[in-house]
Order: sequence, then C-alpha cells, then structure tokens
Amino acid sequence: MTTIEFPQDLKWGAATAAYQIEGAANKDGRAPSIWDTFSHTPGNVKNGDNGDEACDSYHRYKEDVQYLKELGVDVYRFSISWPRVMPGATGDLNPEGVGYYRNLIQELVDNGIEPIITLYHWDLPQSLQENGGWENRNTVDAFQEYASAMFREFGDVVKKWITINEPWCASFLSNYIGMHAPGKQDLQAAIDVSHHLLLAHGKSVQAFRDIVPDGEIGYAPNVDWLEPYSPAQEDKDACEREMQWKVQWFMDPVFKGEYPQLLQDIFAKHNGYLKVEEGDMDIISQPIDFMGINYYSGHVARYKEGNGMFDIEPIWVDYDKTDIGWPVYADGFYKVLTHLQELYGDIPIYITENGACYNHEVKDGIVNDQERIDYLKQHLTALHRAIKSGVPIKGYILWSLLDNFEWAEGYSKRFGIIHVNYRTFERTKKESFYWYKQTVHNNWFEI
Ligand SMILES: CCOCCOc1ccc(-c2cn(C[C@@H]3NC[C@@H](O)[C@H]3O)nn2)cc1
Repeated sequence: MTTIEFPQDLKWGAATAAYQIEGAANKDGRAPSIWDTFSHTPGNVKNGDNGDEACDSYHRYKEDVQYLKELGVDVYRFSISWPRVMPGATGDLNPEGVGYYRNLIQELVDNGIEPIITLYHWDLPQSLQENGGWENRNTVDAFQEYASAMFREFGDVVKKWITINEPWCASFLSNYIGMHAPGKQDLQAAIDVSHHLLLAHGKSVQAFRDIVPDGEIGYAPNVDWLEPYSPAQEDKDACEREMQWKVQWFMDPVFKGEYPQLLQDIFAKHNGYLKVEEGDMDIISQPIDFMGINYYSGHVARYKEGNGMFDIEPIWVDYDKTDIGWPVYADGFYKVLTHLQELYGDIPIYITENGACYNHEVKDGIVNDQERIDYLKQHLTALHRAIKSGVPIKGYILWSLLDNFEWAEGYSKRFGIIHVNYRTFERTKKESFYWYKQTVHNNWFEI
C-alpha cells in the first residue's frame, strides 16, 4: 500500500451554507432571500424543491456539531443568512437571527472546533433585489453595513472570515446563464454584478481591518480546469479564454488591481462593458490573508468556432462522472492549484470546497458510497501533489457535511458525507464519513 501523508499543520474541515441546510425560512423574523423567491418560482428548481425546511439545521445544529466533533475536524465553514440577521437588509439586527449564530458559534467553540464564517453564500435579501440587487451599486454599501455588523457581533470569537462565495456563480451563472437566482440572462447585468461583488469584497475587507484587527479574511472563488484537446494553438487559446472567465476575471482585480483585457475585449464584442469608478480597483485589491478555492471538476475542451462566447466545446466522452454529471478529473485539481501559484505567487490557500455528488440511499442502516471515498482519495492525492510542489495549502474543507439543497438541482443531488432523510431529517453517517474521520485523525490515508 502507498501512504499519502499531509503536513502536521494542515487544517481539516467540513462546509455547509445557510440556505442549503438551515430551513426555518420563515421562522424567528427571517426575511426572504432571492433564493426563496427563485425556488418558489415554478420551473427554476428540480422537483419544485425549496429551502423552506432543508435539513432543519436551524433546530438541529447541536446534533450536527456533534458529527463535526466525531469527525475530529479543526474547522467548520458555514454561512450567515443575511436576511435572517438583518431582515431589512440594512439597519436593525434581528435578535433571534443573531442569537442562532451566537449559539452555533458557542457550540463549535465548546467542542473545540474553529468557526469559519462565509458572509455571502448567495442568499441576498429579496428587498435589495427589488432595487436591482447586485446590479445596483448601492448594494455594495448595504453589504458593507451587514458585514461590519457581523464583524462587531462575532469578531471577538470568529477570526477567519470569507466575504463572497463563488463570485462567478453569483454573477455569471446567475445573471448570464440564468441557472441560479435571480435567473437573468443578461451579460451586462452579469458584468455589473461581478464588479459590485468584488467591490463589496474590498469594502468589507477595509472594514474588517478596523473591527477585527487580529483576524484573517479572504474570499472563495470557484475554479475548474480546462485541458486543451490538442497542442493546437486554437485549442489552447479556447481553453485560456474560458479559464480566464472563471479564474482571472475574479483574481486579477484582487491580486493585480485590474481586469483581464482579453475578457474585456470578448465581452465588448457581445455589448458587455465594465463600469469601473475612480478608486474601485484600489478598494478591490485590498491585501487579503488567504484565498479560498472551490474545486469540483475539470475537462478536456477544444476550439469550436461560433460555440458560445468563447468558441469552445467540452469533450467529456471518456471520464467517469459523478451523479451530477461532472467528470471526475483530479489531475485538474493539481494543475489549477499550480497554475494559480504561477499566476499569483504564494497567497495562502484554503480548499474551501471539494467533494462529489453521489446519490446513494440508506440500505439496512448503511450508505455504501465507495465512489465518494474514491473521489476523495484521488483529489486529496492531487492536493498532496500540489503541496509537494510548493503550493501553500493551509487547509482542506470538504463539501459537504450534510446532503443539502443543491440549488437548481434541489434535493436530487447529494454531496454530503452524512445522508439526510428530508422527510424525517434523520441523519445517517455514510461510509465516506468514517473514511474521512480516519483520514483526519491520521493526517494520512492509503491508496
Ligand atoms: C459554462 C456553463 O456552466 C453551466 C453549469 O455551471 C455550473 C458551474 C458551477 C456549479 C457549481 C455548483 N457547485 C456546488 C456548490 N458550490 C457552493 C456550494 O453551495 C455548493 O452547493 N459549485 N459549482 C454549478 C453549475
């Protein structure tokens, strides 16, 4: 057997997000988010699913923390629901909402688990969407007010914060492709949203430095890897264009203070234009302490003239795929992490999401998700390769602790290492839970 052993100081964790697990959507003063509106609009989410009850973690968080304790993880990454703590989007805090997170944080601390808070995991207050949402530059100031209030409420205990989760999903997937809330298909809207999300990130970092001077803050872009079909320049160029859309568009502004010209030119051909105001790029490129990276999949792709905005087509033919249809492409994890180091140097990285969708059910009290264990072995080996190549990886946070509401896929797609019965909310630890528990305990695994 071969052993893959990690540095002793690597942090192990698990992740969730508010709208995906909490439920209690109309409880204790929470106001609607854009995902309440989107999921309750027929046709947007598979099977008409919504987050009204989800995993009922709002009421079962103590049980969930006990699973984290059993896993032996160092950190738990969760998100705060903006409309739960600030139902008016700005102004007064909701004591019940703040109280829920204070109880959750205390439960984690009492069990020796470090909380990592994500401020924005896509559940924008619907009241802001009525005024244009992230397309409206005023939402940036609303976010800074919300973020500052959370820093003041929890910054005495919580020292690691993430501003924005997957800005590509919250901008282009949601406003250009239209698959996520608010479900627009408007390139200019998506460009405006992407800039305002990054501006909100920068402004909240500025506020954080004053309110939590001993804390660490970053953001969590999602990346994938596109492997050119051939050495032909047209295939390499096609992959570069789409990779820049996912990576450079959201990282160059933070680490270089500018947007990639290649993409600005492509967007202009489709009547999409950046609207940057004086000082914006200085705010966005505020130094941060770490970068979260969310990686799930990659694939081979090649040039195809006229196909989409980037003249590219995916070639997925010969890979194993997870139950959400994404290729299992662990080499892409290693390649994208070393690529990021080449582009941006030694910014400390937490893997803030990595995991797989496999829809196994409970049989005789057991969930035999060997495919998920195999996925984790492949991707943790790729991560180990990146660490050995000198990429400064500080932690690995698995997506997800629980099966949960997978956005437009609803509850049809299961990413958890704990199975959730959505009728009874009964949790069942999967075989992957036990494998991950052993790996966290040992800090190594065998392949
Ligand atoms: C170019 C065309 O593309 C069409 C589909 O495009 C995507 C891309 C990415 C995703 C996606 C979903 N997830 C998992 C979540 N991450 C955050 C957490 O809440 C998880 O539930 N990550 N990425 C979905 C669809």
